[in-house]
Amino acid sequence: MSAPADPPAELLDLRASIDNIDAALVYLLAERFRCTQRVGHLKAQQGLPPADPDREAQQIARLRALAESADLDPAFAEKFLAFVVEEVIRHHRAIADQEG
Ligand SMILES: C=C(O[C@@H]1C=C(C(=O)O)C=C[C@H]1O)C(=O)O
Repeated sequence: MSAPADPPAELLDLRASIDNIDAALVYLLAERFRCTQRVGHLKAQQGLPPADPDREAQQIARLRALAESADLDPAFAEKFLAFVVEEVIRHHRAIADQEG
């Protein structure tokens, strides 16, 4: 079934909010990666490993609790964090290879 030619006003309104939220997520992620890139350089300088499983365990516990209180599926919150952190660690390994 294709999308209607003239979508209802409520759908358009909701989609406008979704677009704003997606834009905010992109800016928030960009800012997070700006921080994690700096962490990657600090770790390479100090000879610290790219991944920190203890820190990740704390973040998972915190985000799962926040998700529950926000009525968001905690399993989804954990998967999302893992997806982002995996990319961060990939960047940290690349920085360590270049600078270490
Ligand atoms: C950013 C760090 O490096 C890695 C990435 C993390 C993250 O993206 O939050 C957390 C822990 C580390 O595995 C860090 O150690 O703080």
